[in-house]
Amino acid sequence: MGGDGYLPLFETKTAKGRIAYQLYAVSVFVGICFICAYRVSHLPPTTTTTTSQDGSRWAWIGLFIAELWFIFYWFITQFARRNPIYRHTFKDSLSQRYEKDLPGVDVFVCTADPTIEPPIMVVNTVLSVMAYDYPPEKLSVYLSDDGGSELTFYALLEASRFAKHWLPFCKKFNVEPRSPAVYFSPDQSFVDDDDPLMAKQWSSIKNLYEDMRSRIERITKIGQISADIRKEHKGFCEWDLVSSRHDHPVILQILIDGRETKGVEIEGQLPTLVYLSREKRPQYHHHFKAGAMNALIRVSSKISNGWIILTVDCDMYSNNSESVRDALCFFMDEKKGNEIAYVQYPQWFDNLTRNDLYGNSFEVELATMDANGGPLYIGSGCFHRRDTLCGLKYSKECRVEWKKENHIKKEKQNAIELQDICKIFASSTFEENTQWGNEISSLWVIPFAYVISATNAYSLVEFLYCGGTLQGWWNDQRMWMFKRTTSYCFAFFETILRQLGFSKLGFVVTAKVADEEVHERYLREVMEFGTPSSPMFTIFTTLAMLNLFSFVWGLIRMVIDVQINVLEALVLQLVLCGLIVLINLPVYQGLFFREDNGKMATSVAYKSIMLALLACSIVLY
Ligand SMILES: O=c1ccn([C@@H]2O[C@H](COP(=O)(O)OP(=O)(O)O[C@H]3O[C@H](CO)[C@@H](O)[C@H](O)[C@H]3O)[C@@H](O)[C@H]2O)c(=O)[nH]1
Ligand SMILES: [Mn+2]
Repeated sequence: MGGDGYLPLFETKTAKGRIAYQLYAVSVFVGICFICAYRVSHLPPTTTTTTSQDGSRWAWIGLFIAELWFIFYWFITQFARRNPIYRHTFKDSLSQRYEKDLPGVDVFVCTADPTIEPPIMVVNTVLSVMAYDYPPEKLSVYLSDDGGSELTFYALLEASRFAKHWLPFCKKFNVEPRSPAVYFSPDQSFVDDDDPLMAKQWSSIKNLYEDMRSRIERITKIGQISADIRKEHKGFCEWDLVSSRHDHPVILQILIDGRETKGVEIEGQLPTLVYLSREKRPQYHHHFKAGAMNALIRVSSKISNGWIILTVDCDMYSNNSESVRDALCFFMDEKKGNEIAYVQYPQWFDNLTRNDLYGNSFEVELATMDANGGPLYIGSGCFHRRDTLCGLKYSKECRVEWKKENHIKKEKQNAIELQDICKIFASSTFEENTQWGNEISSLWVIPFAYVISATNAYSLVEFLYCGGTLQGWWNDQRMWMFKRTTSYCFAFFETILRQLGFSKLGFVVTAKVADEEVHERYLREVMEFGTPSSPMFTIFTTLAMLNLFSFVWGLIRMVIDVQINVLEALVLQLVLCGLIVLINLPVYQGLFFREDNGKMATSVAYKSIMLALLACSIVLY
């Protein structure tokens, strides 16, 4: 406690064992110094007599470079290891001081595709945040559906009904975690057998959940909503105007109006629950999750205008019903609150393998970044102050006046009127001529364009000046490309291997006799591929195929996804890719359109097509 009687809402503790870590770091540093001293003082001398000694000198330098790289990396990582800190909140103090004046909190859950993000998973996430230990009239949950799917809408409708049972159950028995799928999963048993009342309710709620789950899963599997179900909610009519997920008007449905549920049919109140699928039009770029967030910020500002915004990916349920209160301890701390724009929770993964195959844990890094100004914004599980998202600039004097700003929205309009009013905020044109548009993938394009055009123009002029033709220059470029990606590359490694003594110089004599046919093709300027004698053919053919696939894929995306801004972003890549395809025309001819003996061998054709397809599928999946 300070002299002014101020009791903080959170405290900061440095990690234990810091001295031990510092000692360890110093010892490694001393070791590094010795390594450097050894490498410099024992460098093998230059000599003109034997090549093998020269080789060892180069190997020595190579090793030293690798070690320097490690040292550099080690220094950098010290910033993410050296000084972790941990925060502890005082939720009781928060309650005592502010329970009646807690601010509004808006939760945004994002989903984008009912096939790869199953609606049952999405609604479990939604239910876990609806069930927060927080006054329901101050909590609003928004589901943004970029998939524009009525299957997801149907699942949310089911969840809104199930919430009437789930939320009171959670609160009455203080259950954790509040994602029903996890709570009822077979490998966890949360039921308290000593409490017969709970055991009874547990089974009845579990049955309700299982029923809901099987309905949602069945309908997701069928892939469409039957006429009977459509009659259950007028919201389904919105899909009459949907032509595809890339082309539809705003769909906005307030499924639960938190202002109205008081005392109706259930114990206690429910938070507001909103379904939003922002407008999508092929001509306008939607900016993926970021675009969805912007639409949500605007729409929610009219409906609930929560002072705090939590964003959650649809596959990340909340595993602690008190996280809102924890976050508020930071924002509402009277002294330090104004220094905090967002509170990022770490992400925990449920189904990690015993040895964490994919390295999903970054516990220490986040805590150290916190000590160095704050952790990165990871995306999911982050609480933001709305005003900082809307452009508020930090200043020391600027105290948090959340009480003043924290008027819980009491719009006069009813839910239906609000739905109509808010649609404009989720339209595809709302952000037109704003910074999104001006920023575009910028002036930095100039150096790239300059270097590409200047070097090519120079080589063309040089070529013509030496008596060449335009076509000759073009052919020359092709040969340069083949050489750079194959023979020069081989030569580079060959030289290194030879220096290290792993390879001996060889010489392949080129055939000097050419048959009539070959000669005739040569005169017609038709390239000779013939029998494959070197992996060189496979390499440049694979590259040619890879470019062809990418080019075709880019074109298809442009046609299907016709979005002017996407087009802008893709245009440069497409031009470059197209040029490479153009320069490779003789390769495609040799692969697919020639019958003579000089065409590309079938084995090379198969190999390179397979390799290119493999590369594409690795990138895509
Ligand atoms: O057009 C889109 C595309 C994606 N999403 C949603 O965005 C979220 C994140 O997408 P995902 O494909 O799951 O991204 P990941 O790479 O798995 O997630 C990382 O990147 C996300 C975006 O920055 C962060 O939110 C996460 O915390 C971080 O783990 C999901 O809920 C999607 O439904 C949309 O709403 N609209
Ligand atoms: Mn994800």
